[in-house]
Amino acid sequence: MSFGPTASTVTTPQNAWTRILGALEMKVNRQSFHTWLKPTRFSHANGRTLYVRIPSQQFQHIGDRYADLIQEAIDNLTLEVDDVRFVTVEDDPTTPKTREDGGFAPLPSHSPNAPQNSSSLAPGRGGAPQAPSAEQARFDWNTAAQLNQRYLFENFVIGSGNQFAHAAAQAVAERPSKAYNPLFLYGGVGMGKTHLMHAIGHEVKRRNPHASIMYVSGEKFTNEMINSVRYDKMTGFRDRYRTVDVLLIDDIQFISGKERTQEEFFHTFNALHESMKQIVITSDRPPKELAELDDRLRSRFEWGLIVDIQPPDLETKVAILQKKAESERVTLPTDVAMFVASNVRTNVRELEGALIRLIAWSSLHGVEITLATAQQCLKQFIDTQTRKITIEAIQKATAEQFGMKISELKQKNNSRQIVVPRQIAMYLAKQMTEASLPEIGRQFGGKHHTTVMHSIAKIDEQRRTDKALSSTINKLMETLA
Ligand SMILES: Nc1ncnc2c1ncn2[C@@H]1O[C@H](COP(=O)(O)OP(=O)(O)OP(=O)(O)O)[C@@H](O)[C@H]1O
Repeated sequence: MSFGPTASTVTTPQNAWTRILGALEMKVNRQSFHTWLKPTRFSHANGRTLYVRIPSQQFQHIGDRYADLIQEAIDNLTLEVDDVRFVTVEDDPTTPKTREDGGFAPLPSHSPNAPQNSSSLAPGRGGAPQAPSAEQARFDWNTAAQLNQRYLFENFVIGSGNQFAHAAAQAVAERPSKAYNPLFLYGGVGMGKTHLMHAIGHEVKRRNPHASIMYVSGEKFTNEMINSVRYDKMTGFRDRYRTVDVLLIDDIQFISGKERTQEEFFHTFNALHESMKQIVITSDRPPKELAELDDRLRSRFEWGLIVDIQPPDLETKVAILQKKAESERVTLPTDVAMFVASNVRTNVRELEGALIRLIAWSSLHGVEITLATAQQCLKQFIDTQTRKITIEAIQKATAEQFGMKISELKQKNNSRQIVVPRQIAMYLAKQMTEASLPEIGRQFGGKHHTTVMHSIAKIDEQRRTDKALSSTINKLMETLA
């Protein structure tokens, strides 16, 4: 089908998107283009609707954000395109999803459990989403290994809370079914369980390209089983699950309380274990706390190794942010990373959310990522989830750290033992509270705002080169966060 007006400018759907991207590149600032638009790929066309693959749900907003520019490009290039829709790898019917189809999804996806939807340049014009075709239904039916390309061991930051889980995952990936079988990873929301699980799949595949890996959530396993029972397809279901080399089953807690699913999983587990195939399981709780789990399954989960993942400490959070920023090809200054890490205290997914927001914000406004932009952009985000850090709390923590009285921080004493802690406390007050410079000055015994500014600049400069100072500041931030 031609997407262009005349034979001399025949445009295939694929190069229609390439041409639109080319036009956008001229209009959008470089960082935004590289962050948001370049990673997109043409997927398929349906009539005059282009479907464009995006790496993750976080890219959905580009449909809105660049709607006018995309429309302008379509008009200028006189393309016969009515609508552009953005789909993630999970929603894209062209994604190879079965082992037979080639296994892995070609583009990264943020969350394998992300809600399924697509965003459209012209939501009204494209019509309601179409019912899945027989072909698509077949794909859904055959869902097998779908590994997020970003969830690799090398992208996983090791910290005290996850190092054991990481080591166990690596051992399993290096010696499937010989190290720990099953490997049972558990921990809170967004702690990296799925990431480690996918990393095992990638690593096994890297070492043995013929290995068949299947990743499935407890929910999907349940749904597939229900459908198999309903349509009398249990033989196919069993064949599919019992012939893999590595079964990665995420969020197993979903099957607790579901008798028939547990029964089926019990037999799947036995069949795989007996044939020396590796099973990796994740859960939000350890087996003994899965109240409605069949005892037979619980005891099998305990055959191998059960490891928990604890929330990351401040340093790990900073390292995660820097790694994520690096993969987005964005420079994240250390003070900004510290600010985000010490203020976003929930889970790593939230941390990533804050970073993506920051990157989007800076590219949208065409400004650099600095502490000031981070404070402005993440204000609402942070306010809703953190308790307020006060200057008094900062003074108390700093005084304790340096073994001095709080009142000394406010005195007119310019000895080095007092000046340095005071400057650090002022610096923290600027970073961790919303107090203005005059307000900070007032709370430190009536210092002029230019003195405060000078102190902050000095610490900011020194902590880049002085490791001991930097570690003291990190420690204080951690105490306060
Ligand atoms: N140590 C880490 N290093 C790098 N990225 C991490 C780390 N821990 C978590 N993440 C990232 O945080 C996000 C959430 O992680 P993941 O989906 O693996 O969490 P989860 O424990 O499976 O959560 P849930 O129980 O909600 O499914 C992912 O993007 C993952 O890459």
